[in-house]
Amino acid sequence: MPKNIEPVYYSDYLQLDALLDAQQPHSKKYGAEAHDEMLFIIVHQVYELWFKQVLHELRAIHREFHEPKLDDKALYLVSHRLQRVLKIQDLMNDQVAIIETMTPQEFLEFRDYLVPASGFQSIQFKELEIRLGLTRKTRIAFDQQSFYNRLNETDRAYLEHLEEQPTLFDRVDAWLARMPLLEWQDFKFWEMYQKAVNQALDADEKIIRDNVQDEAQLRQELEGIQRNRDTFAALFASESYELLREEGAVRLSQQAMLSALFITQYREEPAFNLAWQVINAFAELDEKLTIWRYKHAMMVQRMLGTKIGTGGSSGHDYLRRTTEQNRVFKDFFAMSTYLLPKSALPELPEHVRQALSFSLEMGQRT
Ligand code: HEM
Ligand SMILES: N[C@@H](CC(=O)c1ccccc1NC=O)C(=O)O
Repeated sequence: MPKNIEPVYYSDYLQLDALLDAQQPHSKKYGAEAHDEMLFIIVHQVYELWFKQVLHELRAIHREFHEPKLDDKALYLVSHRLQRVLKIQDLMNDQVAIIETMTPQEFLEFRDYLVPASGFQSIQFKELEIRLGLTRKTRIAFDQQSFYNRLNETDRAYLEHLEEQPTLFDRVDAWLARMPLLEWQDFKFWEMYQKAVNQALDADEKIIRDNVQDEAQLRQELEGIQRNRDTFAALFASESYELLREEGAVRLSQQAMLSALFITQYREEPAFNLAWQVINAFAELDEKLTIWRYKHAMMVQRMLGTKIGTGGSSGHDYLRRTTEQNRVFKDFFAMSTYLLPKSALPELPEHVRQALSFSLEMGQRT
């Protein structure tokens, strides 16, 4: 790193003149300044700064996933950066409580001056959604067009261009799908797993048959087992899996789902540790974003009741629905459907176990 030759002054370095001159309450232009508008502006600005940092991390992660191969060093960096994003999300979620110190009545003192602006026009938030993998198809109906109609030309063009690029979801799917150890010499993970699933379900069925006396209850419980068998069967049969995908029940490709499952079931194998952490971090990211949506929606209900939003949506009702629909990594949650307890899992064949293990102390594969 070259040495700096000029002395640096705190406020110049941080450009505080620009930053601290950027809070201009609109209520002041129309008469008496509404006291709480300052808080409203600052809270939004802080969010936008954190969005900027999160995007900075996600763009870097995106670039790593773009590489044809992701080695352990790159995977470590991805995991490390995702951990930072998760911490920022915690802060963003806690910060909702600060805007909630403003009462609905205090908000109404300046709300009319905001029309027709709204969070729909937060380009950074929309970039975050799009970059992660929210598509027009997966958004809730109102949002497919709506927020685009409220943007200026430049912003709309920017987001539309972004929508055409591969998303983080696409890249994660491709990374998982190309996982080499899913099939290793004569070993095929899905054959082994399918056998274990059938054994587990047979054992469940036996317990039911041996213990349930009542005819109606027996029939009901056996139907439950059959439903589980069907769910699992879809995982192993390409055609049924594709049907699930078309219905929108799953989004990950079959190969990616199987890899994610393999990694999750055997995450203590050294070669899988980092990959599992990355999968888990994406699930957490999705969960924390959903929590933010929910907290924001609750706060909006408190502020507005059933009033429509300045951006033209139904307000609270629209925002509540985004918590269910606008999810990106939901498959990592749905994957739990297919999990078996450790005790029901077979030992991996020796040559596969060896391929997955390495020892720091020995400096070589064990
Ligand atoms: C008094 C406080 C707030 C109220 C009453 C409020 C209300 C709303 C409403 C009603 C919408 C739906 C769009 C519309 O029809 O207007 C919305 C969207 C949004 N708001 Fe807020 N909001 C508040 C604070 C915040 C804060 C502090 C942020 C932080 C950046 C934020 C970010 C967003 C975003 C990103 C959206 C778009 C969400 C999506 O499309 O899924 N809002 N807000
Ligand atoms: N949509 C809100 C207004 C609002 O919250 C807002 C207005 C301008 C800039 C940012 C906003 N914050 C988030 O939606 C409302 O309907 O009251």
